[in-house]
Amino acid sequence: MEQAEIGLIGLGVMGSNLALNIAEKGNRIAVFNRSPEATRKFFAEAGDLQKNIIPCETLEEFVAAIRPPRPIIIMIKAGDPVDQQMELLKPYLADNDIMIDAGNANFRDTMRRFENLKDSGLTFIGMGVSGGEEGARHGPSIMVGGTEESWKRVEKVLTSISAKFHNEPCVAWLGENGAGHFVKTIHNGIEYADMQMIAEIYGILRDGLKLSAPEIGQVFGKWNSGRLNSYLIEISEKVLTATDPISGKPMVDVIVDQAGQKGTGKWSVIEAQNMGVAATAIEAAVAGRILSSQKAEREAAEKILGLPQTTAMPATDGLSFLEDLENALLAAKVAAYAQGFAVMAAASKEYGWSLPMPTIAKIWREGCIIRSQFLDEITSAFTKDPDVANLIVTPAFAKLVNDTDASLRRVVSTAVMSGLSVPALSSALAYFDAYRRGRGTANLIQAQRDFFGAHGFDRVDGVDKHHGPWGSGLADFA
Ligand SMILES: NC(=O)C1=CN([C@@H]2O[C@H](COP(=O)(O)OP(=O)(O)OC[C@H]3O[C@@H](n4cnc5c(N)ncnc54)[C@H](OP(=O)(O)O)[C@@H]3O)[C@@H](O)[C@H]2O)C=CC1
Ligand SMILES: O=C(CO)[C@H](O)[C@H](O)COP(=O)(O)O
Repeated sequence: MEQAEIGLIGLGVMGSNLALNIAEKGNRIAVFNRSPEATRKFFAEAGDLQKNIIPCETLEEFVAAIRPPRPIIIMIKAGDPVDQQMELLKPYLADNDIMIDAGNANFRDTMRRFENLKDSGLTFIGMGVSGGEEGARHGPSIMVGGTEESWKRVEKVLTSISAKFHNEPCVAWLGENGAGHFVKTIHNGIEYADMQMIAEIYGILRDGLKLSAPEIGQVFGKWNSGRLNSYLIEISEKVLTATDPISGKPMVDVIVDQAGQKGTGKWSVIEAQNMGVAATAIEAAVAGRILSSQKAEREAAEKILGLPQTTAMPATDGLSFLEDLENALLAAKVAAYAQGFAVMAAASKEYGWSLPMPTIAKIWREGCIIRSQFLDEITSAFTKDPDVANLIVTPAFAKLVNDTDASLRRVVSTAVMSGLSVPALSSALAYFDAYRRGRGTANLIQAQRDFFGAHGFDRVDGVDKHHGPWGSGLADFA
């Protein structure tokens, strides 16, 4: 039997769809899953694509079915399972075979796996894949990390299966070792912020303006034809206009308000903080999910404290307030993306990756969960100035911020006065307000630090005196 060009382990949601995508693009693929029933079911349902698929029930059979040097995609639960699977696979592999971890790995695990395989003769690629079930099946965005040589060996097949934006493939080699998984992690951090901001706007429409779910869906549907055009707004409309077949109510109204999370948002925040980058919108989104999960505590607190004592939602001309909400969401998105890209710029220096910002924006324009028209604008901004300190000071985004931040300010203050929690929107506003102010208030913090800990400070006039006259001789002003 003709050998496969590539193998894939893990026929769950992502792996099975990725395998069908690979087979559909004319690549012969061998597949394996820990539980063989999944392999049998997958093959039985593969239809015409069966001709390009070799289903295998043992690792030995699986490896033998692939033409060396073998590229093998591992698309399974992230974390320890990947280490276990790699250990089980290794004895069957030969020099130059490539193990490609395509799950949502923590880039630190990816770096460790690279280190462990160094000098083993085997090659490793850490690859972020975004697009969910549908993207995996018809074209995901793919973020590759590893040696350039190993990328060259998988470039053709990955290009064939990736999403295309105006014929440009949404796949790229982003740098050595953990680069691909780092970029995927930040993609997800931005995804968290985007989703939290949309949910906050939904909250204002639902609890402030008292619109029904289908009415809110229509608002999002309208916005999807404007500058907010994006996959997340598109699916929000679909979700909000769906009806629960059991109760006949809007589907979203019967879903418990507790959001899950698997780690990538948290890792984004941890890495941002480790490198001293303010990623406040992403932090707010992760904290928002944590608070959402504390449902029993929130319900108990509502009984004790009651809902906030507030002024009613200010009477606004409905149309202009809706325009404010649309602009506010756009403005807040700028902060989230600016922060995400700033984290990647810092990581690029820290880990010596030379992450290509215009390319990252480019490959996020199609296929991935945060795909949007907005990312095309970000691509243009970074193409003109790839080394800019912050997206928000590029001419296009400075204009966008100046055109929309008054709306964001009105929306945040209205929400605050109405007792509606908008942590991501308000953090975005606070970020702009802090970032654009040349003289802030940290002079007082420096004075306090010097007072209690003799930590010293710099003076605005450059005079070489680094302690204050705080008295008691604790800090030396001499
Ligand atoms: N779902 C999504 O939208 C996206 C998911 N990802 C990432 O892709 C990866 C796969 O996710 P997804 O397809 O959703 O997950 P699923 O839960 O659908 O599938 C999990 C797969 O992992 C396998 N698996 C679990 N534990 C082990 C183990 N110890 N050894 C070997 N195989 C194991 C399962 O095999 P078995 O059938 O035997 O249980 C199954 O094939 C994850 O890293 C996820 O974070 C990335 C992008 C999007
Ligand atoms: O990577 C993804 C999308 O890009 C996955 O769907 C991931 O599971 C999303 O993260 P979380 O489960 O933490 O919401």
